[in-house]
Amino acid sequence: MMGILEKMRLDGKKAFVTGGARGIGKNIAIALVEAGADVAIVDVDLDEARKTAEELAALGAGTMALQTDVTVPEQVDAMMAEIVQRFGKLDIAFCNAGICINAPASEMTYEQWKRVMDINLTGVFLTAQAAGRQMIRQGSGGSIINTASMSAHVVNTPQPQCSYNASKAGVIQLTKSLAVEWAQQHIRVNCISPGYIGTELTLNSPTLKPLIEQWNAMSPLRRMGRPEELQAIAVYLAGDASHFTTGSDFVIDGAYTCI
Ligand SMILES: NC(=O)c1ccc[n+]([C@@H]2O[C@H](COP(=O)([O-])OP(=O)(O)OC[C@H]3O[C@@H](n4cnc5c(N)ncnc54)[C@H](O)[C@@H]3O)[C@@H](O)[C@H]2O)c1
Ligand SMILES: O=C(O)C(=O)C[C@H](O)[C@H](O)CO
Repeated sequence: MMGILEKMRLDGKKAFVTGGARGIGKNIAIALVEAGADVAIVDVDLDEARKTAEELAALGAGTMALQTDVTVPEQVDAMMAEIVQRFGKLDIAFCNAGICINAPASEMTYEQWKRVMDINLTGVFLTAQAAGRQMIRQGSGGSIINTASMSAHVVNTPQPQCSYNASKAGVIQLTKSLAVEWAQQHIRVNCISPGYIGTELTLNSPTLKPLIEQWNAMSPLRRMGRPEELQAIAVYLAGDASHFTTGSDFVIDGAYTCI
């Protein structure tokens, strides 16, 4: 009988990770590879995506770097076609690319609002849709994991980010909707809601960096998370050990949203 760790292995499975060039996406791509999967790195930043793909190849994975803007349907279709041509199939989709624009609601431009919605919500829809269509064609099920945020649950302060918070709340309800629509095709759809995680998005932003001390004081663990602290949940959700898990949102925030 297979033990639990064996059941969590991803040998032979094929995956893509959007926003996979760096940060959370890169760390989850590494985890999927360590568990046995081949992983396509999908990102607008081709140079970084190539570097990450090279790191995955050094770990022994089948991989590729694809330049795709997740907001452009034609590019998402081309991405899916390239993955199927080179990997032969798709089992796991991690729809993760996202941005945050900090602007007060009263001053936010239409373009700022739309950009965040386009990448964070429409981009997740388009990439999850492409994955779901491919998994339906294959008839063998699959696992789709979307990146939401603790910002889907609470309003972060002091930085103003209404479009980000709204987009991430949308990701959770989109996830549940797809989970219900695709349940009979054995396509599981879940999302993760990380708390503050140390990546380019937070650590290298001149406006956000000065806020880190304040964020830490508001967090029971008194620190931000590290991207590798999201790896285990992603491997669990990607593989067959999580058969009965679909339509769920996993808040991984060091208890930030508990208080
Ligand atoms: N860092 C945090 O504190 C935190 C917390 C909760 C949720 N998140 C979410 O996690 C995800 C990853 O965040 P991160 O911290 O790793 O950010 P990051 O900025 O380090 O990485 C994001 C990646 O997405 C890519 N990207 C941006 N726009 C894209 C587009 N249109 N098409 C394809 N790729 C695109 C970027 O090039 C980059 O490689 C985002 O959805 C973010 O909202 C982050
Ligand atoms: O909570 C999130 O989802 C984050 O990404 C944290 C953001 O970086 C932060 O709130 C941006 O202002």
